[in-house]
Amino acid sequence: MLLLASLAAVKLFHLNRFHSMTHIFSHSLRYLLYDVNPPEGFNLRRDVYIRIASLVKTLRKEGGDWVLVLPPWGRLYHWQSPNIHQIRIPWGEFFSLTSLQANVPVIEYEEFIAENGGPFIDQVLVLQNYAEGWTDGKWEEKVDERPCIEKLMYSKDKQGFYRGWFWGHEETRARNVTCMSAQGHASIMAPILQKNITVTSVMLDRAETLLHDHYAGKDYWDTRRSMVFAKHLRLIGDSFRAKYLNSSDDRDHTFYNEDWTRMKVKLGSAKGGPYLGIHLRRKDFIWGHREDVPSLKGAVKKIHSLMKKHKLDKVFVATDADEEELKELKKLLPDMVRFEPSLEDLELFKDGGVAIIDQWICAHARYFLGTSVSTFSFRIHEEREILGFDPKTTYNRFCGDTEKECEQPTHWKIVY
Ligand SMILES: C[C@@H]1O[C@H](OP(=O)(O)OP(=O)(O)OC[C@H]2O[C@@H](n3cnc4c(=O)[nH]c(N)nc43)[C@H](O)[C@@H]2O)[C@@H](O)[C@H](O)[C@@H]1O
Repeated sequence: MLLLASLAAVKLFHLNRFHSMTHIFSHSLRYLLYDVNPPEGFNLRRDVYIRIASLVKTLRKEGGDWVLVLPPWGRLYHWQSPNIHQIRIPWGEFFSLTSLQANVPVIEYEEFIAENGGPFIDQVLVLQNYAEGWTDGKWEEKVDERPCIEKLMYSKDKQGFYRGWFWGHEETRARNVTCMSAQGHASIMAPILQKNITVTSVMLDRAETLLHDHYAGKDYWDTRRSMVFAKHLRLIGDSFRAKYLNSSDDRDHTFYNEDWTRMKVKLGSAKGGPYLGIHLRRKDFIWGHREDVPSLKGAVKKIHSLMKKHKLDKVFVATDADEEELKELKKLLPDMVRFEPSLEDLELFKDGGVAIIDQWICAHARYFLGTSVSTFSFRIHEEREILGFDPKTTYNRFCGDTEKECEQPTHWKIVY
């Protein structure tokens, strides 16, 4: 396992170097960085990446030589495994950089520092809504420089530069920080970035404020398809499927091509492994006592009925349940299969990698059932759509025990 991970790291390093060399001589090169509201989780952040990649595409179409700097992963509220180092994680640990680069030019943050000649970001734009809300109740696209509404998460140092979180890179400083009220699609930022701002590196903070340019359109799917999981994580997931779930690509008709630009599978052609895939989101989803999330008993009842209906005798469960709930779940569902990383695995893959392995295994199940409005489940839907599953086997969710109208997730059909 270690060997695999280090091989991937070496490959990545070379790719990165090659990529930098192609840019080092370009004079007009500009860097777009971004960050997201701290409490947001991994899979919502993956969604924000799609919005920003779309903005970079727009900027490049208009002639700007922009590169997207990948915000290092870390300090996520949900990544609570103790005693492991979980900040400043490069994207290459979770995703295939070559795949991302086949969609839009991206570089890791460390590489930005090297190319940029130091850990300085010229301009941070903190995005916020409009203090006055929608004028006359009408929604219109707009963006303006405005006084900051919330207290700034940046403070000036003695030299007059701004300190901030900057993904745990303590040495990083911003030369300037201002707030902008923005309401609209990601590309509304394009004119500001091309015309109003002339500096080389710009960071959009609170980037989740921007909406998708075209949710679930071709561009969305291109970027989504380019977010190929890192190979070592896929391999771990595959060998787990083979060992515990009797599942292999050949038998399950789950064709996969490393090169996402060549991956086009007919919906309905994937059969999936002989198991039920479950994503059971707990923690903050139950603390709010939401009515669309089931009790453990309710969830297990549904699992049993689905196993019977689909004639499956194995169930794989991905969950963020805490110790106490896990104990109860194990009692109620003693035969469930879970990916339980050893301490060594956890150190290697981190909570983010384990989440990806869970998602990869769920994505290969004959039938999948997720949790209402969880972006973790949504990303599994998309993965299954890419793999070519019949939508009926994918867009399903648990209902709350007393939920009256249990609307099922929308099928966002893949566009090539
Ligand atoms: C209430 C909202 O919930 C949103 O969560 P939601 O969409 O489910 O999905 P995520 O944005 O991924 O956040 C949930 C995080 O919890 C962990 N997690 C949840 N389920 C599993 C699982 O089955 N296996 C593993 N290994 N890890 C899991 C994982 O770290 C994941 O990134 C957040 O993004 C928002 O910021 C906000 O907190």
